[in-house]
Amino acid sequence: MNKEELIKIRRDLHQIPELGFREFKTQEYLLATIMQMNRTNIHITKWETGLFVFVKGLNPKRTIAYRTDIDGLPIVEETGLPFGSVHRENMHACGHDLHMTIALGALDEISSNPINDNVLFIFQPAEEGPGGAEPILKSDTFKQWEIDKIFALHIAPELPVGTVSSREGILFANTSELFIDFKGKGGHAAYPHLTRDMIVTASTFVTQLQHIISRKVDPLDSGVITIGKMTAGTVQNIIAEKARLEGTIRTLQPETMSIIKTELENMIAGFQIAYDCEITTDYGSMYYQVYNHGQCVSEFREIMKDAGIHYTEANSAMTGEDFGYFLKDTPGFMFWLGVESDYGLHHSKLNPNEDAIIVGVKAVTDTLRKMK
Ligand SMILES: CC(=O)N[C@@H](CCC[C@H](N)C(=O)O)C(=O)O
Repeated sequence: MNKEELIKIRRDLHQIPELGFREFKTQEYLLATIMQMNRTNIHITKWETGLFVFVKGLNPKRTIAYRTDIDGLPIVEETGLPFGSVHRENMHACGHDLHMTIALGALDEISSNPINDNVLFIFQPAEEGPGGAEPILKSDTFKQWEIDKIFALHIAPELPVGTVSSREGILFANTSELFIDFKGKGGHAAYPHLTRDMIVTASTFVTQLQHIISRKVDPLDSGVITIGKMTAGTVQNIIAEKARLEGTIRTLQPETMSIIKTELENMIAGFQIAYDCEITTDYGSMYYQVYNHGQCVSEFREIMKDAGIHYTEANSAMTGEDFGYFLKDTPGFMFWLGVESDYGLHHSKLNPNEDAIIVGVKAVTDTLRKMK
């Protein structure tokens, strides 16, 4: 596939972002594109709304897997691009449209000019939530291939095009979603003493939460609690009976996640007494850290040097990725691909530079060809 063809694919996919396990049009588009390649050495298996594409090697002694995520986010796009999302409520604001395009480009290269190894391309649903990697790993479909190595990439808006970045050890954090429901007693705005106001309670709770990070987590360790959504109340002169907080917890150590959750539960017990209310918690989906295999990263550095792609050493990031579950079982790594956008991941104006696609295809293809 040439650059123009890849850009067309990226723009087509950008227009149809779908949420986790609802990637129906995306799956259809991917399937049609792969069928058009018209290769006899590939075998496609549908899994939920994702796909596995197995490319038979010339002299296979092992199977290398390459994984892309395929879902979008519930964000209303504000890029103003002519190929903007036609699904108004959703956007590819985390670059999965580029991730898929690069995987298709690499699949085209590898299937037209096969290597000795078998290669399994995984088009994984629901990375943004509720998580597709864990169910894939548990599925009998996936178990049949017994992969030996695996890798993946993620776009990096802050890095220039032509640059990739990674590190040995921890790249992405442990994550846990967080949903907290408050129930008190509603009533007339003029009689607060006869009610239990959940807007006041939940707001106080949000500010207190940050003390868990500043006073319960070792300052030399790292943790983040973000509340991204707060809902409460019905109208301006009624005291809210209910409130709901939705957020996420991030830590660099799995043990720190347990500390934060214990402190959170303690805080909830205290708030129930102090504010005379009921509080229930749900942790939603949790992702294991992305821990890169040292040897794989050092090989990747050399492969990038030979490919003429600039490599820089990455810091650990508090982003999450369920790709971490694959790395728990199989040696491999994840890397950042520079796409230089003025707006970052999960922003309604994220606009990756499409020149990065060709760099991504080369980085992935060369790694598949040269990985020891
Ligand atoms: C790369 C990236 O942005 N990943 C997401 C993963 C979301 C995990 C889960 N839904 C959560 O919010 O905890 C991220 O937000 O880091």
